[in-house]
Amino acid sequence: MTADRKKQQAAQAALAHVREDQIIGIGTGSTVNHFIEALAAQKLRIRGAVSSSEATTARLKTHGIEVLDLNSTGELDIYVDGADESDRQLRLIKGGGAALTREKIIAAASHRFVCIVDDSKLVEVLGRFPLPVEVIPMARAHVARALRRLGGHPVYRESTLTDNGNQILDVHGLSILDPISLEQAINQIVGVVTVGLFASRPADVLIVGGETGVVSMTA
Ligand SMILES: O=C(CO)[C@H](O)[C@H](O)COP(=O)(O)O
Repeated sequence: MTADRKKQQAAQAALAHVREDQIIGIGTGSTVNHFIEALAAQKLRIRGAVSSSEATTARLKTHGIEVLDLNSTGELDIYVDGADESDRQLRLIKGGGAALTREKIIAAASHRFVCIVDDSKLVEVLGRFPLPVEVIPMARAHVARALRRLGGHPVYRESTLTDNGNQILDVHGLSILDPISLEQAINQIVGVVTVGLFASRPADVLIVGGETGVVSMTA
């Protein structure tokens, strides 16, 4: 079975967590795109969606799903998003699609975070996937030096500008044994906008698409 088919199965299973009349936070990426297709096909009468990126906003609008401003919705019932890696405590690396800042904001503002992945994303220790860090452009070299002192090898993701007008450093070579401490340490570096470690706010449910169907995990 292809990874894309596994993502599609996980996305379809996430629909079981959605109720009519909810406002749904929606992430970014190929797995979430399957979720948007499934949501539109189901014709559930949701109250609208809060989007984590311009790409997701465009896709939601093509399906006639109303996109709402997080400043006017209050806390969200549910946030559905993919991830680049998850460990078994549902701590995540996100930001492969450069949408990590808005994704982290929506996750923080949501009661329940349902994460949808294919089985290649499940790891014992986070860090095989290079950790994305969104930075203010003028601080990029300063932040890179600080990340090297933390033991990583930051690589500038050239030709990528985030929806917020910032740049991304992808930090290679980390074996993240204490994700909460590393998240806090990177948050302390001046010039960092967001680190793509979701450890202090992990997912609540992880739906993993695999060869034999989907498995749901909770922390
Ligand atoms: O964090 C993300 C975007 O910033 C995505 O959730 C992550 O990159 C997974 O993408 P995909 O569903 O395409 O595998």
